[in-house]
Amino acid sequence: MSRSIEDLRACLKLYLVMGSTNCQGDPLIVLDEAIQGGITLFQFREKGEGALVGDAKEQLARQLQARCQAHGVPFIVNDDVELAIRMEADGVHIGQDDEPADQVRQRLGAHRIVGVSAHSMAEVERAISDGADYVGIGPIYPTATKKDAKAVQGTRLIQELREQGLTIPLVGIGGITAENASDVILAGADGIAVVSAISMSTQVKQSTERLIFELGRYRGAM
Ligand SMILES: Cc1ncsc1CCOP(=O)(O)O
Ligand SMILES: C=C1C=NC(C)=NC1=N
Repeated sequence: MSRSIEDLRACLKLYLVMGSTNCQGDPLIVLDEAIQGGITLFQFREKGEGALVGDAKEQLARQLQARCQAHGVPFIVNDDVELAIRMEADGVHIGQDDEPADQVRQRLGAHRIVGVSAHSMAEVERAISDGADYVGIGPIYPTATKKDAKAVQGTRLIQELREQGLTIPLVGIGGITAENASDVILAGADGIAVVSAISMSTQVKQSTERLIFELGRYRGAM
């Protein structure tokens, strides 16, 4: 089904990005608890040292997708467009060195979600002109999760693009926790994307609920 822009904006509120290497325990249990805690969108991001590949990767993806489908949480695949097509995922998230969003959308289908990583105004504008549904901007704060993350940029770019009147749905990502989540929203993000604040928590449901609480504090303020 095709989503309105406002539906998509609501989906971006608390975006869990995770793979097997980001979890202390069983990724399926982490996802179950995060869904109970109120995540609004999930991205399967199986990358980095020790990441699963091939059938094992697809097996885990399908198990995670089943849990998302059981609770009405859209399921996004990071980078692997072929896998997203095979699984009929709700969308993909691609980086700057992947194919442009418009080409990916042609392969995936018009009504799927195509998200793009952006680190500069130029990359945001390119994503908009390529028809991306949302952009992921970061790293906002220092992060140990992505080894090759670009320079930490704070909320400057988010503020800048909103001041320029760009309304594309967007999430901040990188080092986001309950302590700084509201700053990202106040800067103009529609939501936050997190890995370790949820995936590495010893109390996944409670950590997720706390993030939802922090996100709710200022949303009406704008
Ligand atoms: C995938 C990605 N892209 C920019 S930072 C990052 C990792 C964010 O992980 P965490 O939320 O644990 O800082
Ligand atoms: C790098 C990324 C940036 N943003 C999002 C939402 N996901 C990613 N994997």
